[in-house]
Amino acid sequence: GLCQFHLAIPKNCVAFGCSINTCFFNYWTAHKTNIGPYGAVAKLFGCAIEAILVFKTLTRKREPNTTENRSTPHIMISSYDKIKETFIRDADTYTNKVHLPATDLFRGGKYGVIDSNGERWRDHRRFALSTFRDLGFGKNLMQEKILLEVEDIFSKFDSKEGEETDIPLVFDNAIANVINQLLFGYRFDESKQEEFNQLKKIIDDPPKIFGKLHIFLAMNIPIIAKILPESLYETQFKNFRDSAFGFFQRQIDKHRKEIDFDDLDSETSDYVERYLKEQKQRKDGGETESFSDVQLSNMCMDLWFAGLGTTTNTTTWALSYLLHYPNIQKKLQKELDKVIGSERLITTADKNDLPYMNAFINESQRCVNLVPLNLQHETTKDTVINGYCIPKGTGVVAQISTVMNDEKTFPDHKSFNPDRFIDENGKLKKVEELIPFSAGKRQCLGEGLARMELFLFISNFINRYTLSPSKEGPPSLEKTCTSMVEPRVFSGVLKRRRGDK
Ligand code: HEM
Repeated sequence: GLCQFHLAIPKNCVAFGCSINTCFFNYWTAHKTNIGPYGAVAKLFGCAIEAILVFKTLTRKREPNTTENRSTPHIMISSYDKIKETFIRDADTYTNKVHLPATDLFRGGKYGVIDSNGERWRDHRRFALSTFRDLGFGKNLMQEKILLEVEDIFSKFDSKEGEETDIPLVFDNAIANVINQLLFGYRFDESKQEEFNQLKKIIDDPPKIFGKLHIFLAMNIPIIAKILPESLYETQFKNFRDSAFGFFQRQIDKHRKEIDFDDLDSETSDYVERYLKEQKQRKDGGETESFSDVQLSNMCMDLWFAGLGTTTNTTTWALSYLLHYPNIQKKLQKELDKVIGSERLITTADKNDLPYMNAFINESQRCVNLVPLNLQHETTKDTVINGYCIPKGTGVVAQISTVMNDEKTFPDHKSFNPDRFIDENGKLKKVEELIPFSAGKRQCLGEGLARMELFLFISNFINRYTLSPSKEGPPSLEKTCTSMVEPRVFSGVLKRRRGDK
């Protein structure tokens, strides 16, 4: 039938016969995003378009093994078994991303890692991962950087103990510091708050741009993009690009001035430095294309945006759950008292001894359901799924949201219940179907960093404070989203649990 997106897609459904953009449209309107007074009309319109496309798709004749118009079916892969069979075991077939022409408007072409394919994607994904590794994954360096931010959070919250405090704002700043250190080698301390505020404004732009009905329609229906005046469509993307890329370019220029290019083996402290050294090495070897400046700006944008919003949203949602379920907070603190028993900083070495904390973070990630519609991939060659011939270039989505809400694996899936990840011996249960970072070759590039941040920020916070709601009560758990579930905005009251006051 017609979808109300992931909730209505049957679990075993792999061949889903309508355009993903109209599904997305319907999903989007259904979740009360900021389209204001257009809401009901837009939803009806979305249903009508969707019905026409489903009808067109079902009555269409198609030659197997041919690549056709992109607006024809996308395939939602909505069960874990099928995701394993396709995205994991036949990974190369599911690696490419669908190209949306609108992304060229702010990228300046097919650049970056999130939207690129082929050699460019492979080269830069590999390079980013190896840089992250060198900068601290697997070593303690990354942890040190995060713990520095944990201590900074403590000093900010300690000074506001007992008062109503904007909790997400403080986490936002801390998580931005982690990604900014990784990319550009510095944090937004007190002297750089103005710069952080400006950046926050830039970051908040895309949901506002994509949240406008006419822009959403233009991105998905080419004829609308053609008839809209430039100022209502293209200029909006270009303005965003100028402000975001302006910031990144300033960082790149500064690095270029400071790096000693005669000593390429000297120790590297951040991603941009390593990239510029690689660029120089390649240039010296006669290769100028793949490590270009425009690619670097796009990489900074991808890593900055993907690295900040995802982790802050998950953290602020986790704390919102804590405000709704004080008994869970008590249980977490009981475990912390038993295992840690003081205000010392919790490190990744403690992770295995805190099963309930891990279960809480797992359940938070499952319920946050950060990307209700996962990113759109397309097949790199003709293939067969469930006996259906699927031509090269067909849109495919690993619908992780449906998997993480499957009633069979997660009974009573709408309840927030960390205990579902605890086995009969009180140990953490590994549940394969928990895949918030997706699966296959495009699986989240920042997973290692995100996992470390979530554990260190959340466990240290709960060990130090008891969080209670402000006078307004706990934040709403109702979801709003454009491409990603939006963060919670709320104040809370903190009380130190032990130690000096
Ligand atoms: C709680 C935190 C996070 C969650 C839940 C998350 C989730 C995801 C998901 C679902 C995808 C799409 C995978 C697909 O195409 O199937 C993705 C891709 C990606 N993520 Fe994350 N992410 C998180 C944090 C981060 C961080 C901290 C970074 C960077 C520092 C990051 C960088 C990326 C990049 C670059 C991609 C695109 C990878 C590619 O196309 O090869 N993410 N993430």
